[in-house]
Amino acid sequence: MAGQGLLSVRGLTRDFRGFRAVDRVDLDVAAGSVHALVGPNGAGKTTLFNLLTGFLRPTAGRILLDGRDIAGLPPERVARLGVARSFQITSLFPQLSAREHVALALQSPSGLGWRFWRSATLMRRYTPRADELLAEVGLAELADAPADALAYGRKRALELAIALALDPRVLLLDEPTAGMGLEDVDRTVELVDRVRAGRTVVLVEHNMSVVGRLADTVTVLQAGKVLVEGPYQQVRADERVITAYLGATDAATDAVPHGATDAAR
Ligand SMILES: Nc1ncnc2c1ncn2[C@@H]1O[C@H](COP(=O)(O)OP(=O)(O)OP(=O)(O)O)[C@@H](O)[C@H]1O
Repeated sequence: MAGQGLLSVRGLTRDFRGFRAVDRVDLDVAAGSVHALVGPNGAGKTTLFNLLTGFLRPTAGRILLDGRDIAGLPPERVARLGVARSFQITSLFPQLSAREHVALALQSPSGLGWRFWRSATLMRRYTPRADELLAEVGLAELADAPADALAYGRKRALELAIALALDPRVLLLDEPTAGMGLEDVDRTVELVDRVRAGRTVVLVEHNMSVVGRLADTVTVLQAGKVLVEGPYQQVRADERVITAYLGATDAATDAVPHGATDAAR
């Protein structure tokens, strides 16, 4: 049945020259939840994300945001309707300060296009909210720092503040801990845990301990299809999930759910 989640996907399919990367996916993202998409390499997670955000057009299927079909709309429209994406997509400008980045995002209707006017008026108007958002992601002290001067984890926090500037109804996080050391991973988990309050989050994440700490619901994709969906503890103990990960051709160790290797021994 359609319309069960704030974001509901029905029969979503995407072919690339005859190859089916996403295969009749159904998904319900409940309002206020953190919903993780996981799966072995090539499972279709990125393609699904690109479909949800309008970066790719579906071959078939529907994407309902609060009952309204947004499938096939361009990314700017999708963002304006309230589906915003952070990480691995935002380009930061080396010389602009953290505050200027967020102020620019606040004045941009979609958050995707940057208009290059850094007027005093613009800054005056948006600085209070920009500073609130920077404080929310732990960057209050670094508001004046140019993006270039921020360490990797801080850059990602800034990207998150930029996405939050859109006041999204659904926030999509694309591998928020990718490429991070343990300390930054911990900090990022705390950060996402903090900003999730009152928000709805869809997360693609390879690190299953991060998924376990953040997600209310986990959907496991395999070969473009939904393999299993449920709470983390249930999903990670599921035989089908363990087999899918261990059978993956590229069995990167960090892609194997915690518990899967133990259970398989
Ligand atoms: N533009 C494209 N043209 C052709 N095939 C594509 C294209 N984009 C993705 N694919 C294929 O679709 C399948 C799913 O890819 P996708 O990147 O969505 O998987 P993923 O789960 O995000 O993988 P990873 O965890 O490695 O990022 C893969 O087999 C991939 O080769």
